[in-house]
Amino acid sequence: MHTLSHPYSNVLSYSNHSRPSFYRVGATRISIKCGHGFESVYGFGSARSDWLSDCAILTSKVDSLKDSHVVNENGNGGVDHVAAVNGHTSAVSNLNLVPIENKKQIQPKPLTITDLSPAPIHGSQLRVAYQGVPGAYSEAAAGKAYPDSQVIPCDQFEVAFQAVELWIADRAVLPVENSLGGSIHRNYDLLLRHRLHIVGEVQLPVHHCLLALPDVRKEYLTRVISHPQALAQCEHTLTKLGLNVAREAVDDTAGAAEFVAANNLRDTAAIASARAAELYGLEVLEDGIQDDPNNVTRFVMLAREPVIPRTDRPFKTSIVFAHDKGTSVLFKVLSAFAFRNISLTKIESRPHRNRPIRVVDDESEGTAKHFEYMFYVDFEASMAQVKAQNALAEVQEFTSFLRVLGSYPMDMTPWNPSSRRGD
Ligand SMILES: O=C(O)C(=O)C[C@]1(C(=O)O)C=C[C@@H](O)C=C1
Repeated sequence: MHTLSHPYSNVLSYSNHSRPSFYRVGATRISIKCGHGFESVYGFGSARSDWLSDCAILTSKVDSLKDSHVVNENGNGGVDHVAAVNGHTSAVSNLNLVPIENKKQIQPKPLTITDLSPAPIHGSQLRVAYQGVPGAYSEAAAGKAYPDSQVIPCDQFEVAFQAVELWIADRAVLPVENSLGGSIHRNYDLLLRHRLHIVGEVQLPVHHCLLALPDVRKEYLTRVISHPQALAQCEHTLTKLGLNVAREAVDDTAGAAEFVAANNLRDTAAIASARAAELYGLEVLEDGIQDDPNNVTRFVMLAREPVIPRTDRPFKTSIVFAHDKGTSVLFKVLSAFAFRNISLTKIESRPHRNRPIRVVDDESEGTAKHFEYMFYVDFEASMAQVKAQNALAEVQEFTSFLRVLGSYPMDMTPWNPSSRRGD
């Protein structure tokens, strides 16, 4: 059992590392494993020195690279545009990434794992990583979260995490759950594996369209492609439209639109935003095909540093915990919140990847094999509130591992679900 005087002191005292303005790696590759495996994830179950030294490892890697290769593309140590890095030459500065009249132009390529070694070049604008290609809902969410930012498309969620860890981006905006499709499990797993902090949330109404090449009719279609979440969100509507055709999953909605256009596929439609239709020269065959008009995806904003929790506006706190006595402990943990009238807004469980099975031997009855879980809980309180601190101190009594993923302002923007987002 670890006793901390302030349940959030680990996070609040996260050091301010000197920020490298430029570094160039040349042929050197930064390992994509930054020493942040699950074992070293800090939390209430880890010593403060452990997580501080882990942070130092990441910083020293970046700093040593900076010291030995400090130069920007111009060789003058000045400020360049991040979109010029890695061959991503398009200036992607806000939601209007690519003007509509430029739809035939080549779109910026998403970052890939192998792009993560060359030099990030730091400009004055906030650089925000998202998964997908221009026209993806995640791009719209990044623009809503950080309106004047420069958005950076990444080909995988993992790459967006690493872009922030490696200072290529300042923030990542990633989906965690959808009101129809449910949780995006991959991002829950990545939140645990990486050390970024949740610094905000943004809820985006998601309005899907069925897109096809000009003059293609529904009768010609043999296939609909999209992100698995988008396919799930439109499942019943597709059936109602008589589209009992093959449904195939791809990495993101806008990528599906791009694929249809690039390959001139007249038998395939994509589910994506109206903005994706404009960007890739497709037509909207059906508008608003999500099964529920109030379809909303919740995204989290991630940063290297936490925000200081406050009490002057609504805050949410996200935690993840595990225990070694089976799921029977769960109700005790949840009662720590119930007794203090703290509302939970989300609970999710994921396999405990380090210890997935707990074997219980009973001489008379045999051997039970229980699955072990990591529990993710969001609750409506700020870590600056004593009731939240006390709740976590109590949770700590019942858990073998506890980590605060972030305490951050709730998205309180007015409810306007019918608006077309991602357009
Ligand atoms: O493919 C996209 O456009 C995304 O931004 C991804 C994503 C998701 O992962 O859930 C985001 C929002 C929508 O719910 C559908 C797909």
